[in-house]
Amino acid sequence: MERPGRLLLLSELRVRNTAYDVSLSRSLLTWKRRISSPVYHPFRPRFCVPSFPRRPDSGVCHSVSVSEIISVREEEEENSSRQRDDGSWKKIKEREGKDCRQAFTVLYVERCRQHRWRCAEVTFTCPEEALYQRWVSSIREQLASITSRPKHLLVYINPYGGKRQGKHIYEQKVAPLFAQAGVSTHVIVTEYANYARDHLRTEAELKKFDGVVCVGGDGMFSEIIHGLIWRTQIDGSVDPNCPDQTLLPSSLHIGIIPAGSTDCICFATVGTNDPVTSALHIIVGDSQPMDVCSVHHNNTFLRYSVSLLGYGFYGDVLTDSERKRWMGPARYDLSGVKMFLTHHYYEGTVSYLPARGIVGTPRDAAKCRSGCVVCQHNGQLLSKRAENYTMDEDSESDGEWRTIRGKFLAINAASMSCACPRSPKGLSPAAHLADGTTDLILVRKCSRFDFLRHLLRHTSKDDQFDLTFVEVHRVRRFRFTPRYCQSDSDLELDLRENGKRQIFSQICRDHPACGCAPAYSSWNCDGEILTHTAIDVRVHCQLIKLFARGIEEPTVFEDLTNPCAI
Ligand SMILES: Nc1ncnc2c1ncn2[C@@H]1O[C@H](COP(=O)(O)OP(=O)(O)OP(=O)(O)O)[C@@H](O)[C@H]1O
Ligand SMILES: CCCCCCCCCCCCC/C=C/[C@@H](O)[C@H](CO)NC(C)=O
Ligand SMILES: [Ca+2]
Repeated sequence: MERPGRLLLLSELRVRNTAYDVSLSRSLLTWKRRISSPVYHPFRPRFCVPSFPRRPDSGVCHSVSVSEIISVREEEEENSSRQRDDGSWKKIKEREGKDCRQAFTVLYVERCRQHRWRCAEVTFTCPEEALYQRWVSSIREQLASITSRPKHLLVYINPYGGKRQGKHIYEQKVAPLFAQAGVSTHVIVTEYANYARDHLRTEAELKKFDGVVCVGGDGMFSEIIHGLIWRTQIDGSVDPNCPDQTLLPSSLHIGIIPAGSTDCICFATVGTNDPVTSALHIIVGDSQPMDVCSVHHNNTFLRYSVSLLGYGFYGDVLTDSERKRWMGPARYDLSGVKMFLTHHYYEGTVSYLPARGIVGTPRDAAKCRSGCVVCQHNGQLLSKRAENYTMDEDSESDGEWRTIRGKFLAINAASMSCACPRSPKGLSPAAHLADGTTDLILVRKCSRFDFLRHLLRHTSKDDQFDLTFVEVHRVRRFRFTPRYCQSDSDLELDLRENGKRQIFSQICRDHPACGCAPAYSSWNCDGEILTHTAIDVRVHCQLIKLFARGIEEPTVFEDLTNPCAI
């Protein structure tokens, strides 16, 4: 809990007819129930007392960080209105032609179970109007001084994501909160896939907005980052097709209102998939930087990825599930079981550039949490390296590239934990949101039983990497070439290493009807299927910023004082 600093106001106000000592500093609003004193002066105002408030040793004490106040609402005095003939209400309690109001309501963030936030409110009644005016304007002044809060937002709604509830969720749960917080919005309901991406690329008047909000799932978020990142590069004369180019970060923050099937980006950055919680993070102007991977094929840009790039199992699950989109989120479960039973493996070569000099490993017990020091440290390190950059340090000549050839059930690159309700710890539990690396997970050919053990460990406390057929590397860049695309020299190498050249998988690629295992899978890139299998992936550290703060560790203080959290 923050120390309050110098008090701006300290008064005796009433909350539900009980006297409270209420104080406001630049950082905290505090209200503490008064304990009965020998001489009681109701509503005695005191101003600017330069002291730290007494410890909450007796009476109930509530504190709210000013940064988590949503707004202040002026209340009408009870019985102060009378109905006009036309049915509308007119205030009758007037003093010298001015409205006489004495109660105001503060709307603020309250933490509930499992990282959920709610908009709570408390109404204070003042003994006199001058004091009321002073309180309302002081709180508003403090809120106005927070420059990180968005005032104008561009909102895209996918009406067909998840359970097709995007529009309803936005109208019922989010729009009223934005209105209460005084955030203006320009809302666009998308008409077809890639509508939002293309609008952002070419048409949107981005200068008018402080941020972009997407209402939908991971696929919709992907559209938004594609539009924004592309637009930023074109405006800044950076060629997005060149994999070695350092990309320019967008100045706009992105907010996610979860209304999709997996919503793993929202879950991994907020800790829950709850539209109200996300709306509140947007309103208070939270900021969470995030890494973005660029995916290229032969020096041609394919896509960006922020969560999972998965070849083999997750690529096949996605390909199969796209045919079952009508089933909604359940399609992933059905395709997951089907692809598990199919048990296809794929041959190819993975080369990667290990992340060196950075803090953290994929097997760490510590997780990426709000204010993560690993992300801060590595972010600073990588930006310093970028400043001193004279040649392409990620290039082949670096000599640090490592190569692995083999048969894989899955090749996954997790740039963040990829936690979601299906797997609350995620594909790579210790991966970081903004450390400039991705965790490359290689699951080699093994028995169905062993693969099931690996998969089930995504849902339990056991370590999914602690298996002989699984390896994980924290990398800055990697490449994959499926076996059928390998050059003659690579195939020669395979022949020498394996003794016998197996060409059947190559043949079966051209004869899918033969019933043999297919030679190649597809890449699942944040829920979209890539058109190429041979790819070159590079992590761009902290390229985008979200209206989020990472998953918060629950504090003992919150658990004890917040009745909603117990
Ligand atoms: N108006 C639209 N009509 C059809 N498709 C759309 C429309 N707007 C967006 N899309 C596309 O719908 C796809 C799925 O959207 P979204 O990510 O919101 O939901 P989801 O796939 O159910 O959830 P998740 O990605 O979290 O699994 C995206 O690829 C997006 O490009
Ligand atoms: C046979 C039992 C299987 C249990 C396995 C549980 C493992 C679940 C792990 C889910 C990870 C999801 C990672 C998220 C990827 C998203 O980018 C993408 C788009 O929303 N979602 C999917 C499902 O591809
Ligand atoms: Ca990362």
